[in-house]
Amino acid sequence: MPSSVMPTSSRSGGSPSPAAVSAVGLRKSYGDKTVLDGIDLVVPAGSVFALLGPNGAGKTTAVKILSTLIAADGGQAQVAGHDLAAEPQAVRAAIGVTGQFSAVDGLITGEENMLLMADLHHLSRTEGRRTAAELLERFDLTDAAKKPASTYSGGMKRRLDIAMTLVGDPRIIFLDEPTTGLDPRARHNMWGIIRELVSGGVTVFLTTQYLEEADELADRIAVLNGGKIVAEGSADELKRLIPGGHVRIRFTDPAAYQSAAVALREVTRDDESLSLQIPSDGSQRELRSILDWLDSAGVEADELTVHTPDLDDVFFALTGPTAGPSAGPTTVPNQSKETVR
Ligand SMILES: Nc1ncnc2c1ncn2[C@@H]1O[C@H](COP(=O)(O)OP(=O)(O)OP(=O)(O)O)[C@@H](O)[C@H]1O
Repeated sequence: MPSSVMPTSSRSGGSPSPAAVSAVGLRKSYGDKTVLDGIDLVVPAGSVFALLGPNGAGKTTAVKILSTLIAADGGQAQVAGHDLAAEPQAVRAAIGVTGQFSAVDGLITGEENMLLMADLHHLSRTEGRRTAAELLERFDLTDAAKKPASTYSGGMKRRLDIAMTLVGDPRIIFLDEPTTGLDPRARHNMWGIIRELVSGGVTVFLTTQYLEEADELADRIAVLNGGKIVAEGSADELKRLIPGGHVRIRFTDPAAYQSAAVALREVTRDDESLSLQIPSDGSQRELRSILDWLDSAGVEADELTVHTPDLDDVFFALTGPTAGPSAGPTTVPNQSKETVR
């Protein structure tokens, strides 16, 4: 069984939003190679959904199916309330897709690329010029607008690509690996752009190999491996699926350390650093009970550190060579982040 966590409401809060994308049992094979082996997805409107997986996991295939570029062999999906198979035109009208391979034509200028898109969307000449100018401004490309796109940096090309996708004012955007190949600054810029899109009400379905990116942006993350969704949830929920979380309590007073070591159960002692380690999922309930124990023993700690596995741990555990739905998280590397509270 895949590890899964029940959906919670999207970042915008409030009651659960209607699904922008929902899929049940999507299947796709190339020859005898099964790429998608029956995947289910639900993406609430106005949220960011990340499909995370190693190279060749089938992320692009899923995006291509959901954006009507290729047909699934089986299963059903609805995008923007329209059935993928029955109303592909209506789906296309509601979505924008920025693929791994840029739609930007390097031989013409950024502005000409935008105007070409406006033509494709049948905007009038005036409307096309207005939209192009607005989007070029929004994506910080006004100064470069009259230069051939081949002279743009990777980050500028990617911004132009997304600006072109927005010409049709899509409510749902598919971004296939939006920051692959970008330097850290351009990547952070792109994250800012994605957040802005979402705050404007757009639903973002992105694929990524970067755990940090999924952690930064996504309300919900699905991990794709071996043709199946092997885990799904928020970044925090996924991290809790992996064992290894603990709370570390450090003391400077040896007497307080001794009292706490006696008062608390299941502790691992480190006499040298005067710290105690207690297995914990880092939840508020567990932290409170640890603090209550310390209080009732009348000892005060100097530092409390919550150690939760990071998404790297989740990724390795779920997508490693020995991983899989049945392998369980036994191969978790011990390289997690710590949060001092
Ligand atoms: N048209 C095709 N014909 C045959 N095999 C294909 C075709 N398209 C994709 N595949 C195979 O399907 C598998 C999944 O490919 P896909 O591009 O969806 O993966 P991905 O998760 O997006 O990978 P990456 O992160 O490398 O882009 C790969 O093994 C790929 O070789």
